[in-house]
Amino acid sequence: MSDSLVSALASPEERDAEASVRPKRLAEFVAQERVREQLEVLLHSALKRGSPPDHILFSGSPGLGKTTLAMIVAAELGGALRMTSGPAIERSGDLAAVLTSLQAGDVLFIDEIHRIAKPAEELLYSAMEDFRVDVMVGKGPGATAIPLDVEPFTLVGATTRAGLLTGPMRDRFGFVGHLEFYTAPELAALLARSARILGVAATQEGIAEIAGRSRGTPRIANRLLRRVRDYAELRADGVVNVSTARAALKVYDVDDAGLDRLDKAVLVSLVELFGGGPVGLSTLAVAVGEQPDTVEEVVEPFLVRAGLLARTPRGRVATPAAWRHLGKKPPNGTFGAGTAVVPDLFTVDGQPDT
Ligand SMILES: Nc1ncnc2c1ncn2[C@@H]1O[C@H](COP(=O)(O)OP(=O)(O)OP(=O)(O)O)[C@@H](O)[C@H]1O
Ligand SMILES: [Mg+2]
Repeated sequence: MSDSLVSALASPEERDAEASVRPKRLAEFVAQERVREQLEVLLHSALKRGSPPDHILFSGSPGLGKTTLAMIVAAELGGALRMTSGPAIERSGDLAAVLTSLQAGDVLFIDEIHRIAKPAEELLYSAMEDFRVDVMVGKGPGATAIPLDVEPFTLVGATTRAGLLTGPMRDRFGFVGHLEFYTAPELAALLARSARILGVAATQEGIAEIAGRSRGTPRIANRLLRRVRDYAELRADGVVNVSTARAALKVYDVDDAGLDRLDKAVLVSLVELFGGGPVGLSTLAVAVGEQPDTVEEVVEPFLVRAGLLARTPRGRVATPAAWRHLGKKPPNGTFGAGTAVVPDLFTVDGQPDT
């Protein structure tokens, strides 16, 4: 599912490649001015006071820089970084062990913090608020709680689903940084930096070509840069320019709006088979030979964000921009008001869907 070249998720093999271009300090972190400025004040005032800053939460879609910022927080504070993730903390005892082993000024990074188990979450509350945890010793009626001190530390949490965080959890973060998708010029600046670090010769136009197809996401931009570099090295003189970028991305099936083969298939079905919709999700999924979940969770979010597809109560609808993207003239009349050419009579689960 995440093997697409324009997936926002990182593949395991990608970790090393990402590490080499990851900014280490706040000043190197591209764009996100507001979050960067706020963080700068938060971290540097804490440094000046000589006490740890408030706990920090980063939220935003995959690949926008949450892990990068967590590492930057530790680097700016000069503290050691301990990394774990919500799903990795199965028992509260595991978390107690981590918390009580922290040294003053350490930064504890919990990725996917919305997936932390309930008992561990409650333990985390007291650690965050009072720098204290109650560790249970023994079982049954004889069990006793032993309070243990936790050194002053800073928790950095990251989540792609801020809405799934419990209220008490969210309230314990003194700073919440929400990362937005990047504009094409911002991605171009980011790519110019990556190219410099990777020692890749690139023209401004070549970089802009890649930036425009990267779906507002640094991870995708860096990945496309690596693929264009490969192509340029093998088939041309190694320079990333407009022609190598276009040729490479054609080979990799990434179109000029950053759509891959499946994204494109969904739009083409919607427009050519169903007259632009509205059509139900399951019907659309059958038409492209995919699971409805994949279409809904992997394909549609970007199409919706790009203004190419709308989800209406009566089904999926191609926007006028989608017609134009496919080189077709949008039909007259208000979009979404038409009747589906194929009504939602056949659905995967036999249920009419929306
Ligand atoms: N503002 C930025 N400037 C430069 N590079 C960036 C920036 N944001 C992200 N990157 C690069 O993009 C890649 C992905 O970033 P990162 O791993 O921090 O994303 P993430 O938000 O943690 O994603 P996930 O939700 O999948 O964990 C990294 O290689 C990082 O170097
Ligand atoms: Mg991450």
